[in-house]
Amino acid sequence: MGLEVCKAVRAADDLDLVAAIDQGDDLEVAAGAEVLVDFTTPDAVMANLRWAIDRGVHVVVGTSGFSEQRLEQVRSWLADKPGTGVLIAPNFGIGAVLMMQFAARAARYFESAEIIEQHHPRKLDAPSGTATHTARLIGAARAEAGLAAMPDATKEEMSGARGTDIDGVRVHAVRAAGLVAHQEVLFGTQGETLTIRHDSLDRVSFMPGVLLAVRAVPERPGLTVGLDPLLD
Ligand SMILES: NC(=O)C1=CN([C@@H]2O[C@H](COP(=O)(O)OP(=O)(O)OC[C@H]3O[C@@H](n4cnc5c(N)ncnc54)[C@H](OP(=O)(O)O)[C@@H]3O)[C@@H](O)[C@H]2O)C=CC1
Ligand SMILES: O=C(O)C1=N[C@H](C(=O)O)C[C@H](O)C1
Repeated sequence: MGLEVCKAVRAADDLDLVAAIDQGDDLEVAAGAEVLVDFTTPDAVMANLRWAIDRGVHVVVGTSGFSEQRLEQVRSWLADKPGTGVLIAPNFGIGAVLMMQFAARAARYFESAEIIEQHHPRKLDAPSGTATHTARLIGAARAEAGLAAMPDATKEEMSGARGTDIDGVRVHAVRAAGLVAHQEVLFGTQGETLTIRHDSLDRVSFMPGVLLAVRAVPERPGLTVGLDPLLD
């Protein structure tokens, strides 16, 4: 993703690439930058955010693994830097953002909802940040609508067979060579199902969203979660 972002920034007439930083490089080479883009690992991202916020450098983050606790930590760092903006998005694909919005909208009308995410086998985390975020959106919409727990008579299961439970929604993670990033949200109720599917077939799919965020973040002090407010 880092290489793809560098390519996209170089190709944009209104943006300059100040530095490309790999593991072990000194972050100070980015000190003159207006915006830092982080696609690293859940272990590395918080230190990078701290470094940038301390210097008033705006940040766009695609790295996955953001719990509510981590978001709160970022908010507290930003409280001391009121002019600085951070945008963290579980997925920069415009189609993926719409898939999550459509899933959140559909959730209240169906008894059952399950998520199947599919990714390339080099991915370090499971389930994906996108699937986790989608499950939380569906869980919140179901709670707001007062829906009961989903029907499921399973009594005996082999470990992992029913995926993992995130806010009451089962999430299944597939890893296979040839895949890029894909997700299906399967809804079911009496006599009908609805499947909402998104496919990133190439990593260029994330670049319009990343560039949109890079251009917008200096004008958005504080923490923005997700690309949604930039698409309204
Ligand atoms: N929000 C979105 O739309 C998307 C999010 N992602 C997420 O982005 C992250 C990166 O994905 P991807 O590019 O596929 O992963 P990769 O493993 O291919 O790349 C991560 C890179 O970060 C480097 N790195 C690790 N620690 C640091 C550090 N402290 N400073 C600088 N660089 C560091 C790694 O170096 P080394 O190889 O030496 O370990 C590696 O080159 C993942 O969390 C993924 O889930 C991915 C795609 C889209
Ligand atoms: O690692 C990836 O590839 C991706 N990671 C993000 C996630 O965890 O949701 C976004 C997209 O699915 C690609």
